[in-house]
Amino acid sequence: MTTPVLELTGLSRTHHTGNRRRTVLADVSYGFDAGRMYAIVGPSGSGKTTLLSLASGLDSPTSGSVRFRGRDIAELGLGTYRNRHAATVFQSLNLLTYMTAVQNVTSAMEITGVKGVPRKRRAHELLDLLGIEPADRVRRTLQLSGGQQQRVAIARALACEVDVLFADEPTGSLDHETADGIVRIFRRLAHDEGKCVIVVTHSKEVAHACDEVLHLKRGKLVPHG
Ligand SMILES: Nc1ncnc2c1ncn2[C@@H]1O[C@H](COP(=O)(O)OP(=O)(O)OP(=O)(O)O)[C@@H](O)[C@H]1O
Repeated sequence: MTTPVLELTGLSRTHHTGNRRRTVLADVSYGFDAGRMYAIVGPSGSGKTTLLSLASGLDSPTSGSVRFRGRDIAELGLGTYRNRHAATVFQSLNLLTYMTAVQNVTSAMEITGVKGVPRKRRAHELLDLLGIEPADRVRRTLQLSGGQQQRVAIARALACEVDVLFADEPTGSLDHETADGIVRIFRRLAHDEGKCVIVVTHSKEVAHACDEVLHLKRGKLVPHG
């Protein structure tokens, strides 16, 4: 049996607002493998983004742990985990729109301290992998379409040679065909490049394309179907 690349162990998260407490996740345990694509589904407010924030090292659990290759990410350092091992494609993309696609990718590599690879060449390789034409790679991302921007955001997330890729509603604002293209890219990253891809989605089509669908319901993560 292989060790999961990412493991949630007894993960709980209680949010406090004033004197109100709300337990969003209650004792969630699950192992995610490399080379597979997962969907996390569930009704609005069920805690999908909370789970993604914990698993991607943006937030800390009330109890329990997130383990990357067997090591607690709190011990590894959340910054190190986020810079070297896990990346998130946010719904709002957060691209630097005054920079070109190539510059968005190389600046992420600079910030996270990726060494030993010529940054520009790596940026072109990744943008090529994601189907961004050479001419579009050197245009400011503000001038690119929504689907192209989404793909640049994925390239940027991959630039740091992460093992785990998270995406929050990656197809939310895209037309059917573009969304389909993004899903194919995620599948290829999981199946051909050995990444663990975890997608939070409301889309039945996206969930259907995943290897495993996990339902978040009443604070628990349950395999679906
Ligand atoms: N920082 C916070 N402080 C207090 N409550 C929070 C915080 N973040 C989320 N919540 C609450 O936790 C619950 C789960 O929120 P979360 O955003 O994780 O749900 P979701 O499943 O991603 O929802 P959606 O599908 O609408 O994006 C909600 O009731 C929300 O109001």
